[in-house]
Amino acid sequence: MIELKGVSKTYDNGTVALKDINLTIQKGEFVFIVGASGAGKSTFLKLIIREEVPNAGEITVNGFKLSSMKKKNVPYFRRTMGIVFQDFRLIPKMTVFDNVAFAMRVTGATTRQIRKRVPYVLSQVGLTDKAHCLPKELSGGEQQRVGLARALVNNPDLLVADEPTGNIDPQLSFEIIELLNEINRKGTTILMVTHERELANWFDRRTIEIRDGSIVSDSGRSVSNESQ
Ligand SMILES: Nc1ncnc2c1ncn2[C@@H]1O[C@H](COP(=O)(O)OP(=O)(O)OP(=O)(O)O)[C@@H](O)[C@H]1O
Repeated sequence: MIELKGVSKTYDNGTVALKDINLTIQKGEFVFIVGASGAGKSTFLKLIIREEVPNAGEITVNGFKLSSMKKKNVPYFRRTMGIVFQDFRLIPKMTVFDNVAFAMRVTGATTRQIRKRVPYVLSQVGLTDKAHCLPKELSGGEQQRVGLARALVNNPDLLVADEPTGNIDPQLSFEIIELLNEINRKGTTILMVTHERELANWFDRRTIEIRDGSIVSDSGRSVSNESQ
């Protein structure tokens, strides 16, 4: 489902964010990406959703070869996945309900389908009471859960989440991961960045640690870059 071969990313200002990453993630896996601030975690996710392009190497996601993908095809590619952004990216003038409904509308869903599905997904993330609020009327954690609901509403094969528990208290973080676990059990592949290593340890899932732009361990096993 996701394959990276010899992937490196250096930003225009010369910052080396990722170095020679080699990795395969199979359909149905639940993978935590951990590492310190600035290690390269968000860059890794941005390459996978093709928000950034690598300077070297090849990335394949959901059967799409990203290096040869034309810009105009990027929105179609993105519809194969649900994305939770670190900075939420909600539409300020739309209510919670409409922010989530919008993600369904762009795929051609009918009003009837939207009226059925959106309340269900909002209840899954505990936001039933906030459906008619605007994003600015919500706390950071609530906005984050709207982002999660929007990412889940189309039942994606792959969910990519950058710190979906970053602004949420520990109890709710736990519940969010329980929810992701349930979604994963139904077959969705999940790739989640977190700086909370304890969460990853507690849920005992594949955990990839990035340090200074390199993968240093994969589920506790250290990875030597020379042997990759
Ligand atoms: N657009 C950019 N231009 C230049 N440098 C960048 C850009 N985005 C990130 N970087 C740099 O690349 C490195 C990796 O950043 P990245 O955001 O991937 O780290 P991270 O592990 O996600 O950190 P955090 O946990 O703080 O979000 C950092 O040194 C960062 O300053």
